[in-house]
Amino acid sequence: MSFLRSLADRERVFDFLVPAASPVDVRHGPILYLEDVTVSFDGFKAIDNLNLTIDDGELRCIIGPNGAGKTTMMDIITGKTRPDTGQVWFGSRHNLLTMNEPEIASLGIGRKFQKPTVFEALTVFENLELAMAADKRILPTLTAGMSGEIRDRIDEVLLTTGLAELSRRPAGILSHGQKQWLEIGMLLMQRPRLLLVDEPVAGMTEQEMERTAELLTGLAGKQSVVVVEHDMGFVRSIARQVTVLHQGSVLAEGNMDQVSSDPRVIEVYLGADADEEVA
Ligand SMILES: Nc1ncnc2c1ncn2[C@@H]1O[C@H](COP(=O)(O)OP(=O)(O)OP(=O)(O)O)[C@@H](O)[C@H]1O
Repeated sequence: MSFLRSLADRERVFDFLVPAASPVDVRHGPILYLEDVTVSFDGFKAIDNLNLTIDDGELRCIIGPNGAGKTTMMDIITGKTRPDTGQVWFGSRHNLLTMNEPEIASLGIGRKFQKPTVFEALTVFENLELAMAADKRILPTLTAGMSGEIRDRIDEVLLTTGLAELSRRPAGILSHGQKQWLEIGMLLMQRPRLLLVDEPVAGMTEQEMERTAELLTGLAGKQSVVVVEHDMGFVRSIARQVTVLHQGSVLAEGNMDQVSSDPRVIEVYLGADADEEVA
């Protein structure tokens, strides 16, 4: 597959031609606000009166059984799916329901899909450089030659993701976990305000999971991070606040101890082996 073709086939939205957005205003409340959001597919309510708020800098884990609506919720936030009713705001200034996918991405909402989609033939460094090129604010600088500022940014992200020693190696030789970190790094190049991360540790070794936990908890505070994950051990290791989705709405919310001891959560999600899974 040609390089350009692989670019076009990627799920990520690049924001080459989107005008610069005004900054996100979180002075009056959360960074992300969903109110009474409903979306139906052929009469089936995949999201049903969903209410959710994410604070600026928060790390939130979203859990729930298969079909609970987690992916659909992410699709709504990123503009991929339009809800039938409800409100979705990014800060108090940006009504996401009036914006398309590239516009939403350009506001600083980055999405990491479950499967890593790095450019295997390019080096780790080049992947990060390319991710930076998606930022129209620095595109002219890039084409004119790499500035010290961009180099510094790449170095910073290499350190954050633990990939500095691999920066000149092709991404194709990375382990599954390293590819996931590189892709998170590619999102970080654009300094997102909110990162949506779908099942980051699926297929990872224990060691990679620990490193991923450090990476995501380290990102919180600097940006808001929403993680959808099924691995309860991992969720317990990173979560401050957990939201349990069920049948398209919030079933329970609280810290891990609160939600994992909630009888409704045990019934619909954690099941009979809850003690084993969440201990
Ligand atoms: N485009 C679509 N057309 C029809 N039904 C859909 C569509 N997208 C999602 N659904 C349905 O909506 C419900 C919610 O799906 P969703 O993928 O959001 O759940 P999920 O919580 O992400 O599940 P999983 O943990 O398995 O990924 C499911 O019943 C699914 O079959």
